[in-house]
Amino acid sequence: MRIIVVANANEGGKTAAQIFSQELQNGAKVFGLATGSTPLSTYRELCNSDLDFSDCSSVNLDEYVGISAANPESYAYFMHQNLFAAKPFAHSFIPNGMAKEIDEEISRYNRVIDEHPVDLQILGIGQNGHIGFNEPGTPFDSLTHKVALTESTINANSRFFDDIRDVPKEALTMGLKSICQAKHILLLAYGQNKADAINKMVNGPVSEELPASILQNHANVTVIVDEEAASGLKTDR
Ligand SMILES: N[C@@H]1[C@@H](O)[C@H](O)[C@@H](COP(=O)(O)O)O[C@@H]1O
Repeated sequence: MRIIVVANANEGGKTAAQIFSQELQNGAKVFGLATGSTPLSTYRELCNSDLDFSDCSSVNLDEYVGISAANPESYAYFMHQNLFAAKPFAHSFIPNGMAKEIDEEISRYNRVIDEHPVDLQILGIGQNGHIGFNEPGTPFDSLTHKVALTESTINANSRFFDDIRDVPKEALTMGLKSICQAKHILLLAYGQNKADAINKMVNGPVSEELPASILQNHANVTVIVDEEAASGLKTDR
């Protein structure tokens, strides 16, 4: 893993946007995108850049079950607000959390991923080491699936909702195997509350108990962390 330590999330966003730019220049056509607060500084940089994604596709990691794209808390809405309105892609894919036939939606999304191999995948990380919505215990060979969110993830996500009872309890997510098919993975983490997960991801055993540890087995991973998120890492710096 290539680890880049930056001063803060703004600097992280600039560094990540440079990586997007390099990948575009190298011919990348498919970008795997994530939600949460972490990628926001990156999306802001992309929106303010002259980068052009109009002949590219985007494939998002995950979506809540039971809320529509028109709901401001949906990930579809988040992506529109924070990136797509300013930087449209030729095609943008995101799981449909309102699908009546969830199994069919899962098959459809797996086909989308197969047909649009991701060149650069951006990831955040949960405090328990989850990526996408792959909670601890998710099999490393998982494809797209429906998940029951853990208590800690529901609590963490509740800050975006008026009432914790409104936080969805289920989501559709790309699996760990799907995520690792990306050619280049760019994981971002800022803040002290990510330090433990980052240390375990980098130095801990590769274990389904810490989903992000699967990235130790991937040949091309870049990690951008601020000083706080890096504070648990044992390095010679
Ligand atoms: N599904 C998302 C993840 O993709 C994200 O990485 C995580 C961390 O969110 P934040 O970046 O707000 O800390 O939250 C959610 O669980």
